[in-house]
Amino acid sequence: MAKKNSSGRFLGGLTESRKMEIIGILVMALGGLIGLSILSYHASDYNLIQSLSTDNLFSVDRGPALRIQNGLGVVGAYLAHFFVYRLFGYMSLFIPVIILSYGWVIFRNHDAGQLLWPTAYGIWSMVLLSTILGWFNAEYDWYSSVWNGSAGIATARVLQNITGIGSIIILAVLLVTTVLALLDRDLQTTVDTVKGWFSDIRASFADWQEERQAQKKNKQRQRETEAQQAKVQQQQQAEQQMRRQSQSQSGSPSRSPRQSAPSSDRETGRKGPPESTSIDEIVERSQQQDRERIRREQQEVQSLDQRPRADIEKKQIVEDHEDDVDISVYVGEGDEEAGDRELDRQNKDKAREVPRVKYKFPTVKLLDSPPNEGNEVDLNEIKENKRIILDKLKRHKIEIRSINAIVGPTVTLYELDPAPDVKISKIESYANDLKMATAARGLRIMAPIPGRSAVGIEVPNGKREIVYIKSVINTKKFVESDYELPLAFGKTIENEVFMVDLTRMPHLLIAGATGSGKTVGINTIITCLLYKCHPDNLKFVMIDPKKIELSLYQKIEDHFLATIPGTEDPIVTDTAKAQETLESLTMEMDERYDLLKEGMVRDIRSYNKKFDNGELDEEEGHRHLPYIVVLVDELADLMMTAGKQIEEPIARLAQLARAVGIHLVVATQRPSVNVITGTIKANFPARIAYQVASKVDSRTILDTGGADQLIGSGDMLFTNGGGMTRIQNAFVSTEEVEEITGFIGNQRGYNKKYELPVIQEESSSGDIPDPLEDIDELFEAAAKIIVLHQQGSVSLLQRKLKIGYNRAGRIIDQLFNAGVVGPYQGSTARDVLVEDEEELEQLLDELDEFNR
Ligand SMILES: Nc1ncnc2c1ncn2[C@@H]1O[C@H](COP(=O)(O)OP(=O)(O)OP(=O)(O)O)[C@@H](O)[C@H]1O
Repeated sequence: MAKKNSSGRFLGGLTESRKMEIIGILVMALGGLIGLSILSYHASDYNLIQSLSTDNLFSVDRGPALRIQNGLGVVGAYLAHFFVYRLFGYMSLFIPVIILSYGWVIFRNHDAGQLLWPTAYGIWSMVLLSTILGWFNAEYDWYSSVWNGSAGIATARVLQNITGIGSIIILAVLLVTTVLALLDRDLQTTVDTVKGWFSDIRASFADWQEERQAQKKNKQRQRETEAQQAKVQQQQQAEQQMRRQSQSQSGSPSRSPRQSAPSSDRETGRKGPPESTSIDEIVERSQQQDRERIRREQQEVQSLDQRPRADIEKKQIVEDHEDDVDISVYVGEGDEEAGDRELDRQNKDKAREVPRVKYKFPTVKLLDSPPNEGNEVDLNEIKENKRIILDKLKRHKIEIRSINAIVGPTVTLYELDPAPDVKISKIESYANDLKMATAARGLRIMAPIPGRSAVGIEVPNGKREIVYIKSVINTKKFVESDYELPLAFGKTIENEVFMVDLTRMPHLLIAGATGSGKTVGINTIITCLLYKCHPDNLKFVMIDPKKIELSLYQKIEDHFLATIPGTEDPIVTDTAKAQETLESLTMEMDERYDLLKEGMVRDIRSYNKKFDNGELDEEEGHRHLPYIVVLVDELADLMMTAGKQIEEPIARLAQLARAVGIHLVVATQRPSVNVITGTIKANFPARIAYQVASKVDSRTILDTGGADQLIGSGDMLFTNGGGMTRIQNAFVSTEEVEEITGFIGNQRGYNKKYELPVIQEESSSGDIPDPLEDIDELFEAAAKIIVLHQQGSVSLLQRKLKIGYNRAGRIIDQLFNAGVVGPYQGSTARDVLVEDEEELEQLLDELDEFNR
């Protein structure tokens, strides 16, 4: 009894995990031994063991047992005979492998259930392989039957009896699908992978063909240019000869450079410096142009969202006829979910199109899945609100015929259909009364709902729903959208994903009190862009005077952030640097305009298309232009310290940068008129308001009240100058942002980051050097370039002569003094006053004489 107890104690003393470790080791040992016996199988062993007697086994000198070659002796010979000869030949090795795996899983205390599929797969592969080998063995006898075993031959024969020669085709198909399933469990992905291989091959063949054609064309062009040059040379020689003759006859005097330009204009009839116009006229004309542009932009942005309210598909869940006013409750059907991993698949293809850098888009898996609760509808709450609303309106003698209640994620919209004689605008004046009665903070009244004769009252839901970013991103609408910079802010009351293209807005102004959800909103914007845009096509400039909000994005620096050269912190946090960055962006904008002009295209899309087709030469400074999204999280801090110096570049970018792919997203928690100035406001037709403190703030941002009635946590209003849409902003947690940025940041980035131009002292507006002093040694070369390209731009000289902005600016000033180019005209290049090289030669000669 005592003995039993102690042994029980011995086993009982072991912890559960130690017991599992022991069992695991035993199982692994069993697998190992079976494996060893199979591997050391010898056909002759079985005959030998049959001749062995029990005496032989127990005799000390072993005798005949010594002749057994199996590594596991007699037991091994039996096991090997069973597995190799009787069952599936060497393919039976799958069995010890499976046993070993179970042993390992038990030893590590993992869930053995996870091996269910691999076990089934292993057994299936074993049977299939031995059957295939058995088929060939039975047909051709090329190799020993130890590869397939008797069972392999038997199954192959049965299959052959049933399907004849078709059996090998069936086996081949089964083998291919089995291997594909091993490579990738998801067959769709496998198909895509195989398709990818084919399209890669096709693409490289097409590249090769294109290259050959390009080479041919180049040769042809070279021949043509040579012929052209020879012709021009001949002509020039003939003209020079004639001029020399005529000069020797007339003996004409030389002109000073300053006189030469205008006279040459007169001679040629080309456009020179602008005719003198009064300042008032110029100001009036430019204001007119501005007004026109803003009107056009507002019209375009308005067309972004023309959808009438509550007019989309929605599911009716209940109708109530309890009293004399009917109420129908609806919940928007929402957008259709995208297929499993559809976005990842698309992104994989997209990444493959840009072989310059190996990049993997963040996968949808990184985002939190919404709980499967759906949109909860509290019918009692709805009935109670209906009662209060009707009660109040009845007291003011306003009669309502019917009500539709549309339950959104944050608020429910009650659409009231008033009796024909009711003045709709009267209802708005009872807003406060209604607010008090419903005790609801975020009550908003639309009297009428734009484009309809109904009145809308939005009442916050008692229990609001969080709109997870995944439920927005993983929709067909987002996945299949072909927007360049798609922003899916969140969901509308009708549960519809609200999506716009930043390139069409083209800039976005965001305001909201502290804690209202601005930062989450900016994270939503960035997340949408990261899930749809390749780093080759998108760069961010992040300006974050609050220093913490955008710091998470430091990790994506090598892929997505654009900075001024030599900047250590890729996220701009101090005002001076912010000012420098914005100015640098305006230079980038000017440079891009020059490139577009040289490329003879109107916008970045056509430019990139032309560049990617090889129609623009890299040698001439052309490059692929990514979109640049400039994020400013807290404009107020910048405006308070730098005012005009910040406002000016922002306004300039907002006015002009759209065509060259630079878009601004500017947020502030203080929507006062000295932060959101008239100039800034005029250039940002698309605006988002989160909850603000007062009606005045709401007016500053939206030009109307409403934002003061929002209820925070991402409840927002979007306006595009026309309609206004209430949206529940999708929620992106800090953890999700960390996952995404980690995923991107852990990949190898670009060798060189995207750098914005370096700002140097603006020489054009400062002292203009005297042409007689310090003429730059590149002056002549620069003049030739300017005349050849007929474009008086600093950046052209920078690129062609590989010099800094400072020097190029100085040379341009000297060229102005010499009469080669016209005066400074802001963002557009200076006019070139000299038509061709010949005229330039003459002018330079005169300048030489003058200097002597
Ligand atoms: N879309 C949303 N869905 C659910 N909760 C949200 C959402 N947006 C914000 N919140 C909640 O509100 C809190 C404050 O949001 P957020 O930090 O974005 O505000 P903010 O306006 O940037 O504030 P501040 O100006 O002080 O930085 C978040 O921590 C979160 O709990």
